[in-house]
Amino acid sequence: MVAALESWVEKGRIVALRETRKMTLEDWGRIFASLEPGPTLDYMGQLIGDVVKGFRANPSNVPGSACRRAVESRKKLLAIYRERLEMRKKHTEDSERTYDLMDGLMSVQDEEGNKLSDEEIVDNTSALVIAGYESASLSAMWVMYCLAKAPDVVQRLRAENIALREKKKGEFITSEDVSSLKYTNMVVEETLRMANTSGTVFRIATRDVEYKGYKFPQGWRVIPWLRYSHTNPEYFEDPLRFNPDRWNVPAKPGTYQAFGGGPRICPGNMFAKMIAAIFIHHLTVGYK
Ligand code: HEM
Repeated sequence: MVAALESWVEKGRIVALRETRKMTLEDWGRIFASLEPGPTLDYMGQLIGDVVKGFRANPSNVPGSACRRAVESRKKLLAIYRERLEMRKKHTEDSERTYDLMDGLMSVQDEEGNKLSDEEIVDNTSALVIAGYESASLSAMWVMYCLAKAPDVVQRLRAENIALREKKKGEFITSEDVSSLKYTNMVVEETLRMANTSGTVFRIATRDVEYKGYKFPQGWRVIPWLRYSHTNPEYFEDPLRFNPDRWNVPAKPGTYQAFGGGPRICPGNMFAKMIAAIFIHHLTVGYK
């Protein structure tokens, strides 16, 4: 992240989403599978892009269609992860361990000592990278967009984050430090509310439901439109205004669903918010 920010200064002018995607891919490649920047990771970035485009495509198997390309690209991604898993299995010494997500999935076991199968390890590593990569890249881009338009917010962020940096006297910041950044975390929530990186979630009506005079029979597929809730003046005063201070009071229950809700709520939500806060930290400490 820090190296990415430095490289942006050297470039002088950047296309923000292109750069935040590159930054996220490089950080996540390391955290999830100890993949270093280079041609393999770049290729994986292209494959992940294809898979993401397939999420909401028509379920068509016609050659050239987004859905078919997504399925093919996912197979290629899994093959790369499988190859890396095989390499790891040969490295059994502790000194050769990498302590990333894949390593964690290889070690995890239930009460009876059952471990995950190779397919489960590969599938989970791939699924988590795909699920988080695009949304985290978009969030970082929206942070830059919102802050570029709100110099007063940047000033307050700088004050909070520079104070933390001075307190740390050159040490790394910890997850507790990130939680202590009250205003920074409010900026994260406000950015996610306005950005709506995931505009919808997918549900099935488990019973007949009536809403505002419309009937949804049991079994119907329903797409709640999260963006509607996030920009509804009944729930958020002056909703199109970027106003981190609104988070001094928590949102009304059920109105803020950037990460979905219920049992299928995004399992990466804490991680995603922490990454966004760390990004804001480095951005505002180092740059005006
Ligand atoms: C700002 C970043 C992110 C946003 C806005 C976001 C948003 C969402 C949303 C709206 C859902 C659907 C939840 C539902 O149906 O109720 C979801 C699901 C999911 N997300 Fe995220 N997400 C983000 C980051 C991440 C990260 C970093 C990871 C993993 C490291 C991740 C992993 C997942 C997974 C695995 C699911 C599927 C959960 C399930 O179906 O049970 N997400 N996310």
